[in-house]
Amino acid sequence: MGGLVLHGVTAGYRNRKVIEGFDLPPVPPGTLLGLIGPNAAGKSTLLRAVAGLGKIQAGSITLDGTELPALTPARRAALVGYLPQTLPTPSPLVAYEAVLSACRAVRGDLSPAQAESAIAHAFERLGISALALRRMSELSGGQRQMVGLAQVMVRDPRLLLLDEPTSALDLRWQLSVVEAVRNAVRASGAIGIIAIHDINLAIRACDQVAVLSRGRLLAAGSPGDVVTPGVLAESFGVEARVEACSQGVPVVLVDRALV
Ligand SMILES: Nc1ncnc2c1ncn2[C@@H]1O[C@H](COP(=O)(O)OP(=O)(O)OP(=O)(O)O)[C@@H](O)[C@H]1O
Repeated sequence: MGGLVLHGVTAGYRNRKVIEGFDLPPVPPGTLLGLIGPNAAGKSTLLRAVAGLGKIQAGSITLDGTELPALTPARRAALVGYLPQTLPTPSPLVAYEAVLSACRAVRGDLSPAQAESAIAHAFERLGISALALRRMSELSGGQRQMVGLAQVMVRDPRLLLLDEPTSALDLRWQLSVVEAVRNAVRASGAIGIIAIHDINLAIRACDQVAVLSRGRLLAAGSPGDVVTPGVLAESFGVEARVEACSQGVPVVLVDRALV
């Protein structure tokens, strides 16, 4: 079957199960999926499990019919790009070199000219070409976060797993970065999953949304269908309304925390 399918996935740490029997309806190629849910729901644990960081305890994860956990680390790294929650280190490398080394690690097949063009494309796509020759140690946290994303995108993976890729970004960059990822997955037929706390950004930029609560899938589907007052109350414990902005896009307004 094409796309990404998770069936009965159980994952966690040592003897602790965080995600249990997790099923995700098939995510088709070209889709950006927003993974939302409260703190400690298991979003990072799920992304790490799909990325192959730590063994899954049960279940299957297939990408275009290929069982991801069965792949060698090298093959998986070629297919799957993972951006952790932590920002890239403020090393003395310039941003271009940092992205080049990420590209070389996985795309050894590229000629120097092809690698150069892939790197330029990643910087342009994210709108950060002006950072290319700046040292990582001299960039702001948000700028480093964008370079980290360029390190994943330059690899052109079939599956991008991005753990809160906008946590250090201001309003404008949050939107432009998520839209850049969405445009990239649409153009290439890849699949993107972003764990994200900003529900309104997820509604606006993602094709699908999955709500994780206590390690289980509460709802999944189009943002308009999934993000409802009932789901927000059950997952986040808030009383919230879903209204429309001037552009007709649904917007969540939180009235109060439920006790
Ligand atoms: N290395 C670890 N060892 C043991 N337990 C962990 C580890 N990392 C996370 N956990 C636990 O797993 C559960 C899920 O954490 P996870 O980081 O996946 O949640 P999350 O949904 O990404 O949360 P947040 O929105 O706060 O980033 C939490 O109860 C957390 O304490």
